Amino acid sequence: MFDPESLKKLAIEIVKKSIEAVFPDRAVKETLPKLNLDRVILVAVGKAAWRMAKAAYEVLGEKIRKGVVVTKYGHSEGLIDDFEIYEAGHPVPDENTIKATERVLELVDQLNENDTVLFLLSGGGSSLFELPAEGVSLEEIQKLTSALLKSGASIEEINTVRKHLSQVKGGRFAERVFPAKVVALVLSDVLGDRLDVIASGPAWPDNSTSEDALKVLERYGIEISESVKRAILRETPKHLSNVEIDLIGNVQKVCDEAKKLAKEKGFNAEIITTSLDCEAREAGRFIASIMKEVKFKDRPLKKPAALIFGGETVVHVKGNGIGGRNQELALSAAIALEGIEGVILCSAGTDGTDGPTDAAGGIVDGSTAKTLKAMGEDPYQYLENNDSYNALKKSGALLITGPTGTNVNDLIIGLIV
Ligand SMILES: Nc1ncnc2c1ncn2[C@@H]1O[C@H](COP(=O)(O)OP(=O)(O)O)[C@@H](O)[C@H]1O
Ligand SMILES: O=C(O)[C@@H](CO)OP(=O)(O)O
Ligand SMILES: [Mg+2]
Repeated sequence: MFDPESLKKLAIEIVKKSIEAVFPDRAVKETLPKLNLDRVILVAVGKAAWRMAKAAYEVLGEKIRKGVVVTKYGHSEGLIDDFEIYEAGHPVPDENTIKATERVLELVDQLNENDTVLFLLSGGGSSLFELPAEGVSLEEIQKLTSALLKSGASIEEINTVRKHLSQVKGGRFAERVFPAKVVALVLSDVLGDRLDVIASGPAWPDNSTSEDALKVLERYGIEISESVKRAILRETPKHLSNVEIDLIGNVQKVCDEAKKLAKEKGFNAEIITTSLDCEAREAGRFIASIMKEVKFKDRPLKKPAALIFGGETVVHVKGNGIGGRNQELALSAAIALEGIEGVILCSAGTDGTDGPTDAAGGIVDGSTAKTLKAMGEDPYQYLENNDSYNALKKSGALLITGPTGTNVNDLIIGLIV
């Protein structure tokens, strides 16, 4: 019923449509009218900031006194009224991060108890919204962030450190806004939707401590200077009285949509997990093993079947190749699925960019590893060198969408016919 090309097309269609279903526009437009807002200062931060701000403008119009948007390079789509729009570095902050954050702080410093900041927050915010703690330089933050990102530490662990080195993370932004109020809409790209972890929780009391942050650094063998240590020892706020938060989207929603779409196409579909969080290559191998069980034993689902996974894997980057966690997962699955017909696996970052590459992820089948081998290339070597981007590029298995304007973690779909 499905030739490899049409199966591939279908997988891509399900992934793209599921991502569209978690564009933040709809949720922002549904939620805002219930909040009775008047005369707000809008601050939008994160990879989905532009879309969230645009939707808020369409609902609130002149009720927004001033708007500032801070997003990743290439993630804004034009002017919104007279809003100030900044693009900055991600996943490592840069000078523009600081410039934009200083501008936001300058605005909120003028507010009083009658004012409200409408804070539209999405993942990516940790890198886009930052003013280093006293005694810490941007360079030190950059070095530490790069080391943590390659260490295999989880986002919770990484942000535990970031929160203790910042004037805006870990609830310190809300503290700075006080006595004005913060009304926040949050799009989650963190497993478990932890409000103190998403974008390092600028407007949520911090659940982590200075000691936790030091332990993370020790666990991953990352050395710090005396001034960084002094900053970490200054504790983040544990209580905030001026914040109201609504969660407007998460990985669960994108998985639900994928399941619905797969069922509509006649597949037996099941969400296996929405909290996949192990090493990417292990996840790829394990998912491939379940796909083989379906293929050859018709369990836990009968063919045609769609297995859906949501989450955020980690990568210990040891090689000097380029790639991302979705591409690495896909390459690892491709090796395990070699030669099998009627299977396809697509792994995608819902934000449209996976690691420091222009791909959203990978889409692989039984022919991917074979194609590489026929070219005289060894897929294992690419995996070993964390060079999934080049392996998938050579075998025509990259998924390219461009920035999507949303960000709810990673979606993985396996189709078996
Ligand atoms: N060569 C590589 N292969 C696989 N993963 C990589 C590579 N280089 C960086 N990464 C991973 O990419 C992550 C950042 O990817 P990104 O897609 O920007 O994350 P997020 O979508 O969560 O912001 C880093 O945490 C790092 O683990
Ligand atoms: O900003 C952050 O801290 C994380 C999690 O929210 O997002 P991203 O992984 O996209 O950088
Ligand atoms: Mg992330």
